[in-house]
Parts: sequence; structure tokens; C-alpha cells
Amino acid sequence: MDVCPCAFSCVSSVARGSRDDNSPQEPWHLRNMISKSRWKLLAMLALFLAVMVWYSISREDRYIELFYFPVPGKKEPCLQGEAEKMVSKLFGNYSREQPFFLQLKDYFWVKTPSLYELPYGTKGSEDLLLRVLAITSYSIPESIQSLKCRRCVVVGNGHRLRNSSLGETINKYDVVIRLNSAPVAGYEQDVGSKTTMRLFYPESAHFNPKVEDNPDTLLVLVAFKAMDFHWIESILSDKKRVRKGFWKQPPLIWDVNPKQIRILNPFYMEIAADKLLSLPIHQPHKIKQKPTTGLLAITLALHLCDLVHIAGFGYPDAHQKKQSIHYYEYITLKSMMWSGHNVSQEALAIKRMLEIGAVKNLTYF
Ligand SMILES: CC(=O)N[C@H]1[C@H]([C@H](O)[C@H](O)CO)O[C@](OP(=O)(O)OC[C@H]2O[C@@H](n3ccc(N)nc3=O)[C@H](O)[C@@H]2O)(C(=O)O)C[C@@H]1O
Ligand SMILES: CO[C@@H]1[C@H](O)[C@@H](O)[C@H](O[C@H]2[C@H](O)[C@@H](NC(C)=O)[C@H](OCc3ccccc3)O[C@@H]2CO)O[C@@H]1CO
Repeated sequence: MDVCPCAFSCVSSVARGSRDDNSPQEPWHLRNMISKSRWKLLAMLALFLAVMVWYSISREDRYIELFYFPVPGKKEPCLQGEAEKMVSKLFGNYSREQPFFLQLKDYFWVKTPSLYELPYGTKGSEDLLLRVLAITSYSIPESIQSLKCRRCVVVGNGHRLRNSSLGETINKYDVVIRLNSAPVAGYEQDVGSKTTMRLFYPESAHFNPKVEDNPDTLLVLVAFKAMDFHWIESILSDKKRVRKGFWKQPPLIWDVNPKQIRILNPFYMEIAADKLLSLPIHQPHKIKQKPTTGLLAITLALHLCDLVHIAGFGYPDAHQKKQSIHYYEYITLKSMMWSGHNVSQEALAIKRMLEIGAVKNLTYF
């Protein structure tokens, strides 16, 4: 019997139906058996290859769902209305007539009643809001409004952005949403430098916004308590600053243009809490559970954009006590002890969004 050096030569000799010239003494039935077993071997090999190909393709799909590789230098293909389709899958049916930002007209001409108090509604804060909305604006910039398809990226503050080299990729999105006091100066290579929108509350406002934001960045205030409206009013109208009522000292002098300020509609907080985390609206406990600003920003992006990508999301496991949670400072999970965030529940919500393809992730999860 000859030794077949590789599958290909076996195939070719079998396919040709060649007789084995070097072994004329083998009886025909023996040769027949050998030839049959070669076919069997080949069939098994083909089956094995097919299974391998199928497995690698299915694995790759899963991987892409959880960790997406954008092509550098290329704009992402954008399908109009894509995120909106996903929104109904995730959030179910509800009226989507809600504005992104609060508007003066809803508190002035006809007072729109709100069912809930802050942070899920504006009940009881109407007069304060009236004064705040008189000095701020509510519009989406024309440059975003006019886009046929809005590609957005929400940049979380997670440590996984460190050394990610995602800066250039992030800058290519039409809308870059950042959170709290996350810096860009000095981190451009990993997080980019474009900031279309920054969600913040008084305690998370950057003391030097001019350094970290662009002149046209929208600074979107997420209000958790009435004092948050007091703070922005006192800053913008240069009224007497109030120091009490904050869990951390917010800036007393804040150099921003009032035209940049927007007030986020608490509706988005309500649906993030209710539909994504199943949190009760009324909580009697001292530490009230609430969505993180990042989850809130993803919720907003799913309503504002056609394509939503995320980066820098994901906390270390509870046992990784020394692992830093931010890309820009050393701070651990312990700092979040009294935050009222359920990071495991949020991770499940984000995984679900990744799995159904509502969002794509530029960093690992
Ligand atoms: C001590 C404390 O209160 N920390 C809170 C801080 C803090 O107030 C600000 O950083 C101050 O500038 O703010 C929070 O969040 P933080 O500012 O840390 O991060 C912004 C959002 O990024 C996502 N994130 C962050 C780190 C990480 N390892 N994985 C992530 O997924 C989260 O979605 C997060 O919301 C907040 O507002 O949600 C939540 C944090 O609990
Ligand atoms: C999106 O939430 C923001 C941030 O991520 C949270 O960490 C932060 O939580 C603070 C919480 O809002 C404070 N609660 C009140 C009523 O002000 C809490 O205050 C101290 C405290 C501690 C234990 C029990 C009661 C009160 O401090 C939390 C931060 O450690 O809220 C942010 C939005 O403001």
C-alpha cells in the first residue's frame, strides 16, 4: 500500500480511480476496501472542516456582537431608523413624542403636569425650572438636526479605554457623548477630542469646562434634586451661591456660555430606570437606586441616533478590589459604595442591548 503524503494527493489518486502500480500483488477486494476507507476518511475530513468553519463563523458573530472592530478611516454604514426599531424591542411601547431637553413653553404658556418628582419628573420644581429655562435653550444644533443618519458614540469613563488607541475612531462619529468630568486633554489618543454632548450634574461638573469641551459642546444637566436647578440658576444668573444640599462641592464659578446649556428631559431617566433596570419609581430607602449616567446616555442615544456605539463601559468584577475603574484616575469600585447603582444589573442590560444589536461595543465587555 502506498503512503498518501497529503489529503490532496489522496483525493487526486482516488478521483482518477488509479490502480496502485506499485502493489500489483494486492487482491482486488483488498484494494476496493482501501479505496472505500479512503473515501470514508475524506468524508470525515470534509465533515470536520465544515464543522470547524461553522464553529469559527458562529463564534466570530458572537464576538462581534460583544466587541466590535470599526474599520479605521472609514465611516460606519448608517441605516436610518435602525436604533428606533431596537428601541421598541428594548423599551416596549410608549409615546415617543418626548423632547430631549426641557423647554420653556411647557412651563410657561401651558403648564405640562409631571407625574413624578425629580429625578424621574419635574413635579414641584416648575417655578425654579421656569427661571432656568428662561436663560437656557432646548434645541438640537442644526448640524445634528440636519443629518440624514446620526452615528453616535457614547464614551463611558471605564478603565478599558486606557491604551485603547480609539481616539481617532471616536472623533469620526457625528455625535460624541461624554459623561461627567471625564477629561480629554492628555487622553486624546485613547478617547478622542470631539465632544458633542456632555451629561453631568453639579457634583460631576468639570471645574474647567473650557479645557475639556469644545466651544459648541452641549452641556446637558441631569437633575437629581431641586438643588441642581438652583445651582445652574445661580451660576447662569450670577445669583448668590448655595453651598448646602450637595453631596460634593460643585463649582461656584463656572465659565460656560448659557447657550451651551440644556436640561435633560427626566423622561429618559424614568425609562432607563423602569424599562432597563426595573427599578421602582418610589423608593422609601435612604439610598435610592438609580441608573448610572452612562446607562442614561445610552438610553438617550437610542432615541436621538440611528446608530449607537459604546466604548469604555464595564466595571471590574467585585473581587478585583484594586482594579481602577476610570481611564483617567486611580479610583476603585469601593468609591461607588453609596452611589445607589447596581452595576451587575446594568451589565445585564448592556449585554442584552449588545446581543440584540441595539448597540455595538468598541471596547470589550
Ligand atoms: C464616587 C461617585 O459617586 N462616583 C460616581 C461618579 C462620580 O459622581 C463622577 O465621576 C464625578 O465626576 O459618576 C458615575 O459615573 P462615572 O463618572 O464614574 O462614569 C461615567 C459612566 O461610565 C460608565 N462606566 C464607568 C466606569 C466603568 N468602569 N465602567 C462604566 O461602565 C458608567 O455608565 C458611568 O455612569 C455616574 O454619574 O454614573 C457613577 C459613580 O458612582
Ligand atoms: C447618577 O448618580 C450620581 C452618582 O453616580 C452617584 O454616585 C451619586 O450618589 C450620591 C447620592 O446621590 C447622595 N444622596 C443624596 C440624597 O444626596 C449620597 O449622599 C450621601 C448619602 C450616603 C448614604 C446615605 C444617604 C446619603 O452620595 C452619593 C455619592 O456617594 O449621585 C449622583 C447624582 O447626584
